[in-house]
Amino acid sequence: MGENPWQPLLQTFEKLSNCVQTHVSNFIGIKNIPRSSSTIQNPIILDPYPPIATNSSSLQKLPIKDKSTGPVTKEELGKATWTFLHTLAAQYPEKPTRQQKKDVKELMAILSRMYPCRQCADHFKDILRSNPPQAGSQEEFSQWLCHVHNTVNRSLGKLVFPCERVDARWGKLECEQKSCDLHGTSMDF
Ligand SMILES: Cc1cc2nc3c(=O)[nH]c(=O)nc-3n(C[C@H](O)[C@H](O)[C@H](O)COP(=O)(O)OP(=O)(O)OC[C@H]3O[C@@H](n4cnc5c(N)ncnc54)[C@H](O)[C@@H]3O)c2cc1C
Repeated sequence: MGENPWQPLLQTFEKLSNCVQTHVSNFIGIKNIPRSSSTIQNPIILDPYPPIATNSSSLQKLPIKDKSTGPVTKEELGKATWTFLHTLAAQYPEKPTRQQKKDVKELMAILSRMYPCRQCADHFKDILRSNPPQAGSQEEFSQWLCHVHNTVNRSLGKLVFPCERVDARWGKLECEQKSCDLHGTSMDF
């Protein structure tokens, strides 16, 4: 019988897959992955999760939890939320629509009810009562936000931020061709 016409193609494919395996195993630090001469064995399964412990002794052997995963602290949550809010304010339109102004007020009201730190949410509700959201323009909203953030800062004994520097601190997102900008309108509908 003649030679299998697919043989050269299969050999090329095997060489290619061996090459990929070598590079991947070097990359993730696994050495000497066994290979077969004719078939691919031991496919690499990347499992980022450690096995679940089934008894107390194996629990003790679990690696120390990576701080970048798992529940966040009140401070981390606060920082992330302020980052979101100040970035939103920096991108807020110069001439927001009526809907956008309404959305800002609703967002703040929802934060004061649903912010996942009860004490902070209640505190923020009090702050909003004496400082209703001002969102008639980009500058008005970012200055108002800076002011309420400073109110929280003061109550926590933190330094007050100079609000004339809020644009320099936060600014707009770096997106090509203004593709991240929120669009307002010159008409107030
Ligand atoms: C709505 C809300 C209510 C909160 N209430 C409470 C509370 O009652 N009790 C509590 O313990 N924590 C509260 N927090 C969390 C708290 O405000 C801080 O986020 C947290 O303590 C971490 O502080 P930080 O020093 O890392 O900086 P953050 O206050 O988180 O600020 C982050 C960064 O923003 C910049 N910044 C600071 N002030 C201003 C400002 N006025 N304007 C613009 N930029 C500024 C600074 O560069 C700073 O590094 C609240 C957070 C939010 C979002």
